[in-house]
Formats: sequence, C-alpha cells, structure tokens
Amino acid sequence: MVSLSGSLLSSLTVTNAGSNRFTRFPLYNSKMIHFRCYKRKKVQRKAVRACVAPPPNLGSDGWSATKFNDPSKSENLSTVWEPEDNSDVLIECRDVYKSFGEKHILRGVSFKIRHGEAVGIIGPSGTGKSTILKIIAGLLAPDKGEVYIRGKKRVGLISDEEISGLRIGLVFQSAALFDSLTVRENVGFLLYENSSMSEDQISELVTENLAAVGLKDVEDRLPSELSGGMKKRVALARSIIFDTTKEAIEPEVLLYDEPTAGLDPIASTVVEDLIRSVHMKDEATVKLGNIASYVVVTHQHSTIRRAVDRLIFLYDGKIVWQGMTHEFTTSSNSIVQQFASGSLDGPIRY
Ligand SMILES: Nc1ncnc2c1ncn2[C@@H]1O[C@H](COP(=O)(O)OP(=O)(O)OP(=O)(O)O)[C@@H](O)[C@H]1O
Repeated sequence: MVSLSGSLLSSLTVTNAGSNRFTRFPLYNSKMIHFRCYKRKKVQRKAVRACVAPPPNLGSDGWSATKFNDPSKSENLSTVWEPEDNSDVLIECRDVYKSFGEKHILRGVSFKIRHGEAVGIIGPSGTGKSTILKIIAGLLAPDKGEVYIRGKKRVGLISDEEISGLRIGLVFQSAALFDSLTVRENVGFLLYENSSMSEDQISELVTENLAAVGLKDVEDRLPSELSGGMKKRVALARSIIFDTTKEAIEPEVLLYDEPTAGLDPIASTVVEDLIRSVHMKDEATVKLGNIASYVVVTHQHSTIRRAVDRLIFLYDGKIVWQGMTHEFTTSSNSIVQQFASGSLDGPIRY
C-alpha cells in the first residue's frame, strides 16, 4: 500500500483500510490546500504484496540498511558509488522529465532512495526540488520517466492501487495545518478518519507523539496560537503518528520540503534533531512511525550538515553532483563551490 500520511494528508490521503477506501480530492491554491470534495468508495484490496517480497539477509525491521560511507567513491557524478544490491531500494526515480508549459524543469533526473538513508536535495531556487518531491509522493506525474516504489513502477498518481508496502509522507514547508482544527484534531486526523481506534486511544497517541516532538499541553490550541517552529513540530508529529492497533506497520519514507525555512537557528536545530530522532530504527522508535528513510529539500547549511548524510544537487533540470554531506564544502565541482560559498561568480546565473 502506498499511503500518504502525515502532513500530506492535508493535501490528499489514500488509505486502503480493509475493503473501504477513503479518497480525498484536493484543490491546490499554491501551497494552501482545501478539501472540496470527499468521496468514499469501495474497492477490492488487490493481492499486490508479491511486489514487495523481502530480500534475504534482512535487518530486524525487514530491511538491510546500506552504508553510504565511502567518500572516495562519490565525489563526482560520473563516479558516484552505487551498491550493486538493489534489494533495499525503496524509491527510484528513473530519467524523470517534467515541464510546466514552456518551462522545462526536470530533464532526466535519476536517483535511488535506499532503506536507512537520510538524503538531502539541494540546488538553486526554482530548480525543481519541490517538484521532484511531489513526483515521488505521487501528487504530480512525470511527463516522461518512471518512479518505482519498492521495485514496482507507479502508474498514474496517488490513487494507484497497485503499489503496496510503503507509506510516503510529505511534510510541507508551510506545515499545512488545518486552521480550524485543534492541534489534537490535526495530529490525529488520519486516525479519526481511517482507523477503528477510539477517541480516547487517539487522544492518548496524539499526546505521545506531541511529546516526541517536544510539545506539551498544546492539544487544544488552534494553529494560529502556535509559533512557526511549533507548527512545524506539529506537522512532524502528524507525519509520524500511525495506527497502533494494526499488526504490521509498513515502513515510511518521509519527504520534508524545507522543514527549517523561516526558523531561527535554535528552532532549526530542534527540528533538524527531531528529523533525525524519528528516523532511528530501533524498537523504541518504531513507536514513532517506522520511518525507514527520509528526503529533505533544504537551502539551509545547518540542515544540510545536521539532518542528512547524502546530498543530491539539482541544477538546470539535472543532477549535477552527488556526494556525502561532508564532501559538500570541499567539492571541486564549480557549481557546488559557488552554491556552498554563496558567491555571485560562477556557473550558476540568477
Ligand atoms: N504547478 C505548477 N505550475 C506551473 N509552474 C510550476 C508549478 N510548480 C512549479 N512550477 C515552476 O517550476 C519551477 C520549479 O519549482 P519548484 O518549486 O520545484 O522549485 P524549487 O527548486 O523547489 O524552488 P525553491 O528552492 O525556490 O523552493 C519554478 O519555476 C516554479 O514556478
């Protein structure tokens, strides 16, 4: 099942719960999202688990974590090191193209997100970073190229029922909370709508998840009563909450679109550390949503340094550099050098 959760539920949620499927159809107005239509339809759950048959030699959570720690092999795009074993690839973009009218935004973008990875997507403004996140999340379809979710090609958008075994959550830059709902209702939204949990159970879980992101006694507040950093933390709590009455929790890939934009340096550090903390894959943190991997679009150096291990640099519609985070500031790639230093001189033109 591909289930979009967390803050993405603000825009669209498709959850296959038994034989009932709940589908919300969003209307976009920039990054503000409103539900205009709510439709419930019955679908047959298809036998699609075969596409996610686990590979041999798994870790305790069902997947082997790949180590990306060979800096000598990842300095240049042409020599980037790729493990030969693809059994732990959760998401793959293959030669993705996307245009908006005459604007050719993505022009052949290919990369993989493996189980256990913390990946940053960086690059100049308008280069298509948010666009690629939306394509991964299934909110936008590529014009050309494919997206594979756990080895299975996605056909169409989010309503695709053929993909199973991975939840994908998108945490919007704006936090995208429902203004008229309380923090409790925002965080528990998916569970109120789609689970058989009682109100008390959900309420308890909401409090637990809020505590996990460092928030206490805010359940009854409205988003307008929160600071920007608190809103982002509420959005994070919403993205990691899950139905604890379910026997198996599917792993989730969380996509963060500029999670620290607009925050002061200390609030940024808090959010960066939270992003890390919900990712840890031990027994204790399975309680926090089983976040297998995450992708962060960011401009902030602190977030690059603190929250991700591997970087993908997008420029002019293509990936022009990939490497480990610690290589970013020492790269000999002139585009990366200019971006890292913020210089006006160099190949990047504004
Ligand atoms: N739905 C859309 N319709 C038309 N143009 C769009 C749409 N979505 C994005 N664009 C355009 O595509 C380009 C890439 O947008 P995108 O938001 O992906 O860039 P970005 O790299 O995330 O930028 P930033 O770093 O400034 O957030 C921009 O020029 C934007 O105006």
